[in-house]
Amino acid sequence: MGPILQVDALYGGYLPNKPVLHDLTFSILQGEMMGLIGLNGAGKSTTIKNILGLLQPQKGTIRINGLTLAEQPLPYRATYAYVPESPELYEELTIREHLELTAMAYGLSREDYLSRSHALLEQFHMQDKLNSFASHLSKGMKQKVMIMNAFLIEPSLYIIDEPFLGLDPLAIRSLLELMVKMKNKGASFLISSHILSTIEKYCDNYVVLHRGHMVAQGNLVELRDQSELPAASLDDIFYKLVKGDS
Ligand SMILES: Nc1ncnc2c1ncn2[C@@H]1O[C@H](COP(=O)(O)OP(=O)(O)OP(=O)(O)O)[C@@H](O)[C@H]1O
Repeated sequence: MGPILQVDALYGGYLPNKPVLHDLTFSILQGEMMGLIGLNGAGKSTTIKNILGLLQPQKGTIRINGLTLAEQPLPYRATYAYVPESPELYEELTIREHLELTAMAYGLSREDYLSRSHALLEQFHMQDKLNSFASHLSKGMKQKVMIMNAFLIEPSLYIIDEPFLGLDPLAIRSLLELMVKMKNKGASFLISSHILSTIEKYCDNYVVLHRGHMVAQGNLVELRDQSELPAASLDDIFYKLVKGDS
């Protein structure tokens, strides 16, 4: 089986002839969790926008299950769920309506919808908010709704931008447990995060971006080799890779 996500020689950005991303190449296999790390402005969100199809690659290709967005827009988009850094909800819809809308859009059976949404609401301690409007929720609760919507459809690929931001410690734990559960069932993850001590415990591989360039990639052992820091933590490796040049 080929990679679920393949990024090849990607150049991308916001202005023609002024790429923010320079020659990114990496792939994510089935059941793999990839950490995308870099300083503010390194290009993590721009990479994600290219993968989602919100930005067009200026050069290079992005394939999900071997297909580009232009070749097969529907299967391409149906493969992933995306959780943005800041929650984006319909203010005038309730949590229940958000979940039902997602279930309908992705063709979930009523049975799957009911059992999965019940489990998710319990996991994130949101049962008593089911009929609350999004506009009446706290920021962390809104983030939980985004997360529940993503996990409801059980996609093959989860793309999560700063997953831990704004969540309370219980919710962070629930999210991590859920990620591990889905990974064990074969799902893949692309996680962009600054919380290196947490992602070090969960990710299999990393892409380190610096000023739009990939300065290292691989698992922790390979990153230790590449940075010549045997036994170092991800935090120490990262610091060495980007220090003095930020
Ligand atoms: N909408 C935009 N228009 C023009 N330039 C942008 C836009 N968004 C981001 N950039 C630029 O692209 C570069 C990469 O930004 P990006 O948002 O991808 O960084 P990031 O790694 O996600 O950072 P952070 O950790 O702060 O979220 C930065 O130089 C930024 O100024």
